[in-house]
Amino acid sequence: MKVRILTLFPEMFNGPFGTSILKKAQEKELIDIQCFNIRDFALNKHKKVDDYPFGGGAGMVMTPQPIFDCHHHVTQMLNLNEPCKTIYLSPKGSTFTQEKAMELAKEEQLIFLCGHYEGIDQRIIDELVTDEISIGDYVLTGGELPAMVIVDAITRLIPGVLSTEASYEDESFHCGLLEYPHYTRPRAFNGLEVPSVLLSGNHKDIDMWRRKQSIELTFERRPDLLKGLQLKKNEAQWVAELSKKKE
Ligand SMILES: c1cc(-c2cnc[nH]2)ccn1
Repeated sequence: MKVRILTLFPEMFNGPFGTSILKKAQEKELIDIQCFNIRDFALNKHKKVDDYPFGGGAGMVMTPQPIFDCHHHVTQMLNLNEPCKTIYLSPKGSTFTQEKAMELAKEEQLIFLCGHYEGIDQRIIDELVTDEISIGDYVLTGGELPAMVIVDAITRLIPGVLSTEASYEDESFHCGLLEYPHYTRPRAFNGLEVPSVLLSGNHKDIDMWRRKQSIELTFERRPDLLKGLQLKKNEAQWVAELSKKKE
């Protein structure tokens, strides 16, 4: 997968993309991430990339020309037959989910457009943006951190990125439930023991315990996720018992 990030602050990405799993994924050529500094495409003498909003109001708006030309440069280099999916990170966008991550992970290439200040000229959104995505109902200083979050969530889904053991199958939101609790050595820590079922070696019991933990955790914290799920008879019984307890 090719990821192209249009930003005023490419240096912000050095940490997350230069470390651990995302770094290894690039070294294994499972993903090719390149950042482009929108400011490099400003045609005015002072490389100004923002201006006062028409109609007045607080803050500055990113001007269209540098973004448009940066996007054009990137799409030319990608040399595609059809327009590239271009994601604008915005609190106004559709909320990012694991399902959306799985959908985006299938794309051959993605362009991320990171706004700053009060945002970007609407004509860029109307002409170039295919998807507006939010990572939550809060306002940040720009689209860079959301872009990192989304690239992280997508990259780990690319086959070969996670080691075979670290499958994402059991993860929160993958099977539609919140993930069960994890324990590792030592067996006793500060007098706190690991649940005995996990030491039993009985994988049928362990799987059952983990599934029950996931359902109980999801019932307590995200009952909305349970609504859309097909539960087995015994699992539906667990939920009924939890509901009774709650009454
Ligand atoms: C995506 C983008 C943003 C954001 C972009 N610029 C200011 N906030 C917030 C949440 N999710």
